[in-house]
Formats: sequence, C-alpha cells, structure tokens
Amino acid sequence: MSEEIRLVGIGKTYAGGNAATAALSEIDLTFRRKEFTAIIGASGSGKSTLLGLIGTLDRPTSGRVYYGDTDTSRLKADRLADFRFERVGLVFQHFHLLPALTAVENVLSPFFGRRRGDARAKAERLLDRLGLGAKAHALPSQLSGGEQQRVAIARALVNDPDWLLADEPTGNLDSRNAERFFDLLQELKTETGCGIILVTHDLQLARWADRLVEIKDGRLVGDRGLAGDDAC
Ligand SMILES: Nc1ncnc2c1ncn2[C@@H]1O[C@H](COP(=O)(O)OP(=O)(O)OP(=O)(O)O)[C@@H](O)[C@H]1O
Repeated sequence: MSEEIRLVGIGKTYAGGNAATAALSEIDLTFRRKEFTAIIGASGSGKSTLLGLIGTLDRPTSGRVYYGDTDTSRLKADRLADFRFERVGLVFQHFHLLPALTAVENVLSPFFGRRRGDARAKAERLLDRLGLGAKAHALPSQLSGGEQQRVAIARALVNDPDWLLADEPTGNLDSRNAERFFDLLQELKTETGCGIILVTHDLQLARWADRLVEIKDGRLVGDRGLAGDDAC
C-alpha cells in the first residue's frame, strides 16, 4: 500500500473560557511513505496539535485529513479507532505505559481484544533492538524514564504501522539510545516503507530527516527537503 496522507485546508481552534485559541490555520501538506519528515517550530506553534490531527486522534475545526482516498472525517469514532490501529503507530511525549503490565505486555497492549498472531515474538525482538531485551519482564516502575520511552517506541512499532508519528520521542534518551532509535527509524523506512513524521524543537534531531516542515504561530512557514549535511 502506498497511500499518502493529505491535509487539505486544515484549521484547529480550541474553545477557551473567554478567548478561543487558533492553534492552526490553512495548513495544506502531503506526507509520503518512505519519507522521514521532521516538523519543527517554537513552543506553542502548533506542532503537537498538527501531529494529533495527522494521527486522527483529534478532528480539525476546518479542512480534511485524507489517507489515500479515505476522508477520515467521514469515519465514525469506532471505525476510526480500527483505522488508526491498522495504520498508525504513535509515540507521545508522555509514554502512558500501563503500570501493572511488564514491558513486553505494554508493547503488546495495542492488541488487547484483537488477534495477536506472532506479535509476542515481534515485541521481544523490538525490545531487544532497542537495548531492552533484559528488561522485557520489568514493570514500568522498575524502568528509568529513557527505558520507559523505549518501551513506548516498541509499542508504536509492534503492529508494523504504515506511519510512525512521534512527538519529541527522544526527550528522555541519552545520545547513544537516541542514535539507536534513529537507526531503527532508518531501517524501518527502508525495510517496511513506513512513513515517519516526527515533531521536535531540536534542530540537531531534525537533521536526521529527509524533509523539514516548519510551523510558526499555527501556520506553515517552511517545507523543504534535506540532503545530507547541509540540513538546517
Ligand atoms: N487542549 C487545548 N486547549 C486549549 N488550547 C490548547 C490545547 N492544546 C493546545 N492548545 C494551544 O494551542 C497552541 C498550540 O499548541 P501545541 O501544543 O500544538 O504547540 P507545540 O508547538 O506542540 O508546543 P510545545 O513545543 O511546547 O509542545 C498553543 O497556544 C496552546 O496553548
């Protein structure tokens, strides 16, 4: 499957007590599989809001989000949840691990109530690749922040998503583990053709991407390809 994600005329306004916040306005963007896009911008510029809309976790106030020919605004909530499960892996700033489950069980948690196939072996392999093989049976409370973050990354990848969406995914990782993570992303891209969209305010991290999308005050102000070291 080689569908693109298309954002057409996207706007998002949050209703507030006295004043509404226009978090995003007039965003038109297309994301392709096998492409690694970094979305950058200052704090409060709308990056996380944009990622939430791309990942169909939230609905825009105006405009449409298409996956291929599917207009996601037409999908009802339960169908949308299945649609997201089939296509998208999400890594958040806060990892939301389930405290009573071990690392490997957390990685498998997206499958609860669904057929798992050989997911357990996949989960163990991913933890191994992220340097957590020995901690597969530890509870989140027994893991460091960076280890918990890696569990969350494995959880996002266990379903072989077409798209990996990540919000500041390396915030808790030291440079060695951040590098491991980016190596894994490059492998994912070439092995599975996964499209990667990553939000960061860190321009050093953004250099790993193929493409840089810049948001300022809720508007698209830059969109360019990166070639090797001339990035940023
Ligand atoms: N649930 C919400 N209700 C009201 N306003 C919100 C909500 N979420 C975000 N905002 C506002 O929308 C704007 C964009 O926020 P967003 O979190 O998307 O920015 P960001 O670029 O991801 O910021 P950061 O880098 O600090 O995480 C900000 O002005 C923020 O205060």
